[in-house]
Amino acid sequence: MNCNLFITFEGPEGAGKTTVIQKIAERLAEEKIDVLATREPGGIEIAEKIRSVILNPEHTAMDERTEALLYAAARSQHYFEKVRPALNAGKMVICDRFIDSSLAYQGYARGIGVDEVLSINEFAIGKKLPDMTILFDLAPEVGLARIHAHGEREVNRLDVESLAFHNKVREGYLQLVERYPERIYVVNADQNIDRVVEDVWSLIYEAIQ
Ligand SMILES: Nc1ncnc2c1ncn2[C@@H]1O[C@H](COP(=O)(O)OP(=O)(O)OP(=O)(O)O)[C@@H](O)[C@H]1O
Ligand SMILES: Cc1cn([C@H]2C[C@H](O)[C@@H](COP(=O)(O)O)O2)c(=O)[nH]c1=O
Repeated sequence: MNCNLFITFEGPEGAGKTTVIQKIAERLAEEKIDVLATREPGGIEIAEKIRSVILNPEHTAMDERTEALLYAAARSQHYFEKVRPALNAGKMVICDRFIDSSLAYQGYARGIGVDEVLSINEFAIGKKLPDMTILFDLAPEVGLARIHAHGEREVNRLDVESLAFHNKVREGYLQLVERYPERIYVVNADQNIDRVVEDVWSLIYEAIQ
């Protein structure tokens, strides 16, 4: 078994990543696999502070380059302080969002350019990419409706972008699947949550064999 993997979860708002990560982390622990579950932007104090600056709905004046750089700064701190030490200690790391979020949201949907955003991220974390990425694919209106219906978390500055923006994010993710077919696996997130968990578990189980 190879359990020393860095696995990231990607997708639009309300796709179910957080919910599924919790269930997968429990299942991995039952299998006696040493796992660290974390998230971006955030996961450690400095990055959580950057998160609150980026996502504050009052920060409507934030320039898109500032946004891209803040995500990259939070990623750098989180990666070197938390993710890399856990990987070096032999753990599996599962992370709610990582570099592909920046490529899809800032590179593609904001229009900065995927290669430009990739290059600032290479400065931030080097050329490290996840071993495996699971993309939760879903029409953005379905995910946004879930967030508004459940009201479990505050609506942030990115949630309130236009539907056209969120559709571009989805398009950006699907282009990344073509760019990195050996790394990114797509799961249909518009299914019953237990079905989504099973689909994700099958992918991870196969990867660790
Ligand atoms: N497959 C599903 N079917 C119905 N509701 C779901 C499903 N998956 C998640 N939900 C609900 O949708 C809401 C958002 O889920 P969750 O927080 O897991 O999504 P997320 O992808 O982490 O979102 P975000 O990236 O915006 O934080 C929650 O209320 C959750 O219970
Ligand atoms: C890492 C990262 C995130 N984003 C966006 C995606 C979401 O709209 C928010 C994070 O909120 P969540 O509840 O944790 O999903 O930030 C981004 O635009 N670029 C990134 O690199």
